[in-house]
Amino acid sequence: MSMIAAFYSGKSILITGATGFMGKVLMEKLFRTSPDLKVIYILVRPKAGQTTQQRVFQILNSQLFQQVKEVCPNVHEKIRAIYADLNHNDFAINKEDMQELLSCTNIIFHCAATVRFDDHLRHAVQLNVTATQQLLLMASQMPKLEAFIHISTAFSNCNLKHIDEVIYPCPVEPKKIIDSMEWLDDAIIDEITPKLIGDRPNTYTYTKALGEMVVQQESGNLNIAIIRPSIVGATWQEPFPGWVDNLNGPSGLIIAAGKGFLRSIRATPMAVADLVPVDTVVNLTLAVGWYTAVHRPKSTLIYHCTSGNLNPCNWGKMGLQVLATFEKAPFERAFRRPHADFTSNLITSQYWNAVSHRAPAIIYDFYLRLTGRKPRMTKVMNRLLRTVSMLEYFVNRSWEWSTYNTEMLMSELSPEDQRVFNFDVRQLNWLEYIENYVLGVKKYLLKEDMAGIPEAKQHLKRLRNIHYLFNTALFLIAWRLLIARSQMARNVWFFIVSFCYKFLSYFRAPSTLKV
Ligand SMILES: CCCCCCCCCCCCCCCCCCCC(=O)SCCNC(=O)CCNC(=O)[C@H](O)C(C)(C)COP(=O)(O)OP(=O)(O)OC[C@H]1O[C@@H](n2cnc3c(N)ncnc32)[C@H](O)[C@@H]1OP(=O)(O)O
Ligand SMILES: NC(=O)C1=CN([C@@H]2O[C@H](COP(=O)(O)OP(=O)(O)OC[C@H]3O[C@@H](n4cnc5c(N)ncnc54)[C@H](OP(=O)(O)O)[C@@H]3O)[C@@H](O)[C@H]2O)C=CC1
Repeated sequence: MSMIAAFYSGKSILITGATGFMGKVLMEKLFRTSPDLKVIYILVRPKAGQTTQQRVFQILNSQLFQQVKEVCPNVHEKIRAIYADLNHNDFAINKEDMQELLSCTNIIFHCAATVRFDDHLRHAVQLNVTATQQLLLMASQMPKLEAFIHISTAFSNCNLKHIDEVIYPCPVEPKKIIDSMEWLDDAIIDEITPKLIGDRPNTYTYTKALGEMVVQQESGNLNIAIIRPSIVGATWQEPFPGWVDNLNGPSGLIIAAGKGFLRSIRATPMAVADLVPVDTVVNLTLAVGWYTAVHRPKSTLIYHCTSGNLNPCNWGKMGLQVLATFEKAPFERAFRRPHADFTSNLITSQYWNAVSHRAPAIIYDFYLRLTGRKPRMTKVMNRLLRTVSMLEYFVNRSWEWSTYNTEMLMSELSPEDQRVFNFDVRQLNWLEYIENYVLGVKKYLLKEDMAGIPEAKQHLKRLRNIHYLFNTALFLIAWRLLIARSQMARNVWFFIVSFCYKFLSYFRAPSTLKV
C-alpha cells in the first residue's frame, strides 16, 4: 500500500492554479491514487466566456481525466470550485467560501502564477508575490493545515550558474516592491523594471524569486516546502505519455518547427536542455506534501525538480529527435519542410532569420496579395521571432542545480511509493520521451488525427518539389543576370556549353554509325 496515497485519503486539499498545465495533472493524480480524499478546493476565475463551473466540467470531461472517472466515479462531487481572482487583494472569495476554506483545509498546493516572461512588473508582482503573501496569510488562519507547498521555478535564480536548494535574497525586499507597486505609475515602473530585475532576463524569474523570499519571511509556524521545477514538458508516463495542453516552454516551438515556420534558432547544441516531465513534477509535489506534513522538517526545504545533473540531455540531441519524429509523423498542412539549424552565433542566426524566416514570409505574402488574399505571414513570423528571442536566453546556457533534498526524499520513500510516485529522472529515456512529446503535441495540442499522416507526407513531398523548382529558377535567374554583367561569367558559360556540345557529339557519332 502506498503511504503517500493513504496520507491524502480523507484530506481536504486546496489547489491554486488548478486550471493550468501542472494543476490539472496534479488533480488528476490525486483523484486517481487517492480516490477517497475528502475534497479538492480549487480557486478558479471565469475565463473566455466560461463560468467557473463550466471550466471545471470541461477539465473533468477531458481525455486527461478518463481514467479518473473509472477509479473515482463521484469525482464531480469531490471537487469544489471556489470563485477567486488572485489579482484582487482578498482574492474576491465570498465570506462563506472563505470560512469553509479556513476551517477545513489540510494541505495547500500553490501553483497559480503568471508564467509570461514579459508581463508588466505590476501584474507579475501581484500574481507571483502579493498573491503568495495573501495565501500565506490565509494559511496562517487554518487550524487544520498540515503543509503548504509552494511551486516556484528552478530559474528563479537563473542569474547564477550553480544553484543550491536555498533561498537567495534579492537586493530589494519584496515588501518594499509590493508597497511601491501601489503608488508608482506604469511609466515609472517601466523605467525601473530593468534596474530591479538586474541580471535576470525577465519579470517572471524576478517575481518568482521575490515570491520565494515572501514564503521564507512569512512562513511563521507553517510547515512549508518549495518546489523548483526546471522546464516542464509533456507527461512521461501518467496518465498516458505525451499529454500537453499549452504552448509554454518547448511545446510552442515544436509546433512552429513541425509546421515549417521555424527552421533555425540561436541555441547552443551542447547546452543542457533541462526538461522535466509534468508527471514527474507532480509526483515529487505529492511526495513533498506527504513528507512535509508527516515529518515536519525544522526549516523550509527546497526541492529542485531538474534533470541536468542526473540524466542530462542537450538541445542538439533534442532537436535531432524532434526532427526524426517529424519524419515519422509529420504535422499537417506545413508551411515548409521541417528543418532545425542550431547556431550559437548571433550573426549566423540573423542571416538565417532573414533567409529562412523573413524572406519566405514576404514571398508568401506577395503570393497572397497576387491571389487577392490578405497578407498575414510576415506578421505571424514577426511574432514568432519575438517569442523565440525571449526563449533564447534559456537555450544558450547551462545551469547546475544541486538535488540533495530531492534525492534524500527519494531515499525516504518505500519501494511502493517510489513506483507509484516516481520522480527519478534517471529512468527517463530521452529519445522515447521526446518522440512521445512530439506525438502528444500533434494529438492533444494540434488535435491532428494519426490517420492523416500519409496525406501530410504527400504534402511534404510537394513542398520538396516546390523547393527544388524554386531553387532551380532562382539559380537560373541569378546566372542569367551574372552572364549579362560579367565577361568572366560569359567565358565560363561558353566553356561549359562547348564542353557539353563536344561531349554529346562524341556519343552521337558512334550511334549514327550504327544506323
Ligand atoms: C529550429 C527549431 C527546432 C525546435 C525543436 C526544439 C525545441 C527547442 C525548444 C526550446 C524551448 C526553450 C524553452 C525555455 C523555457 C524556459 C522556461 C522557464 C521555466 C519556467 O519556469 S516558465 C514557464 C514557461 N513559460 C513560458 O514558456 C511562457 C512563454 N510565453 C510568453 O511569455 C508569451 O507567450 C510571449 C512569448 C511573451 C508571447 O506573448 P504575446 O506576443 O503577447 O502573445 P501570446 O502569449 O498570446 O502569444 C503570441 C503568439 O506566440 C505563440 N506562442 C506563445 N508561446 C509560445 C511558445 N512558447 N513558443 C511558440 N509560440 C508561442 C502564441 O500561440 C501566439 O501565436 P499567434 O499565432 O496567436 O500570434
Ligand atoms: N510550465 C513550466 O515550464 C514551469 C512552471 N513552473 C511553475 O509551475 C506553476 C504552474 O505553472 P503552469 O501550470 O505551467 O502554468 P499555467 O499558466 O498553465 O497555469 C497558471 C495557473 O494560474 C492561474 N492563474 C493565473 N492568474 C490567476 C488569477 N488572477 N486568478 C486565479 N488564478 C490565476 C491560471 O488560471 P487561469 O486558467 O484562469 O488562467 C492557471 O490555473 C507556476 O507557479 C509556474 O511558475 C515552474 C517551472 C516551469
